[in-house]
Amino acid sequence: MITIKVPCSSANIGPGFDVIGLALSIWLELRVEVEDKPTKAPLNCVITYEGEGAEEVPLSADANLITRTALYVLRSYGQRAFPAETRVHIINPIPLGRGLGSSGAAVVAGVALGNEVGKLGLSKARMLDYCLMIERHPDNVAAALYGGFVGTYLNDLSPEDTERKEIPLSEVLPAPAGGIDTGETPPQPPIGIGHYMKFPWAKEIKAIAIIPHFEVATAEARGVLPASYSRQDVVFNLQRIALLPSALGTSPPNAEQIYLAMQDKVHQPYRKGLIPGLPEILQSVTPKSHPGLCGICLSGAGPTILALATENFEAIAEAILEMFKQKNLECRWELLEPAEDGTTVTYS
Ligand SMILES: Nc1ncnc2c1ncn2[C@@H]1O[C@H](COP(=O)(O)OP(=O)(O)OP(=O)(O)O)[C@@H](O)[C@H]1O
Ligand SMILES: N[C@@H](CCO)C(=O)O
Repeated sequence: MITIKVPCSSANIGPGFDVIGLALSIWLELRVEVEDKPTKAPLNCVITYEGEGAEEVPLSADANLITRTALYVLRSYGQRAFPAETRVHIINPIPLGRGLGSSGAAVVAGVALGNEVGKLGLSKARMLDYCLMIERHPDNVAAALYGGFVGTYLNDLSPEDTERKEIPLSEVLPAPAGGIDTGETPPQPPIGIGHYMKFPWAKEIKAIAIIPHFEVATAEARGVLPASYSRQDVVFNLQRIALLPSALGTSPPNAEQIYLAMQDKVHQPYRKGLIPGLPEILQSVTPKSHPGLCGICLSGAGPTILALATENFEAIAEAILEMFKQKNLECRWELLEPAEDGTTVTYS
């Protein structure tokens, strides 16, 4: 059996919109068995699923995000379907559409799945290229792949490579065709679309994730952002992001400095209409009002709130739960730690 484990992630961490990612300790797991036998399963793949999203996630190989992604990788190498017969059991504790990188984890898991069953021998750097053909911002996928606290960027590519990178998503992940192979061969990604750098993380800091019981689709949360920004707001974020990696990597942590370094004017203010209570929570939960708190932000595209803290985790979580409750929103919370290893693949 092949076991693929991919951590969830929190993107942005305040000012690092589409740049910063933090892998956290909830893991999507695939248990994969490939048995050399004839099968009637469409595209040779049988999917079973447990966990978050079990009622809504499709189980056909050309509709499920994980196996669609694996098919893209396989087809780009001329392998039209999974080896017969591939059985994929998905165990997913990452809540969908909450800002904890469920889609990033699914894409990374799919690339790793294609790499393993197709025996392609892709490096993690090459796997990142494949991920970026699907999830086109690098923060979640780089964190999920490499683990830990990362800064990410996209490279300037040649015009030909840019064109290849920007082909419509519908060519990379074609619409489900009832398990029938439509015969299209998608292009392999250009080499070196994106890159990452790992930052140190102060061991005292843990992440409290306050997870509302409603979803915000990332596409919708990106749709509310403006096309351009004032110089003042850009400089505001640049000043803070320059401090963030060193503030979160310094032990013992300086809570006031972290709180300041996690302020943002590029995405959080525009997303308040999608997340009732967001401005109040971000403004009123501070290191002074809630000892132990270091900083607070929207996790990814939301609606999860990420509070970084060194102690008093329960009291901080309960205070935020109460603020959401005043807006008639139910939530749960989890205490998470950085997942340093990123994606792992084991054979047993
Ligand atoms: N394990 C999974 N299996 C299949 N599809 C999944 C899985 N996880 C996520 N998805 C797909 O991704 C969608 C959620 O992606 P979306 O980008 O909206 O939110 P997110 O990744 O959870 O949040 P964020 O990007 O803000 O961190 C789901 O509705 C589903 O279609
Ligand atoms: N940087 C992304 C992360 C969510 O996938 C955003 O905030 O839209």
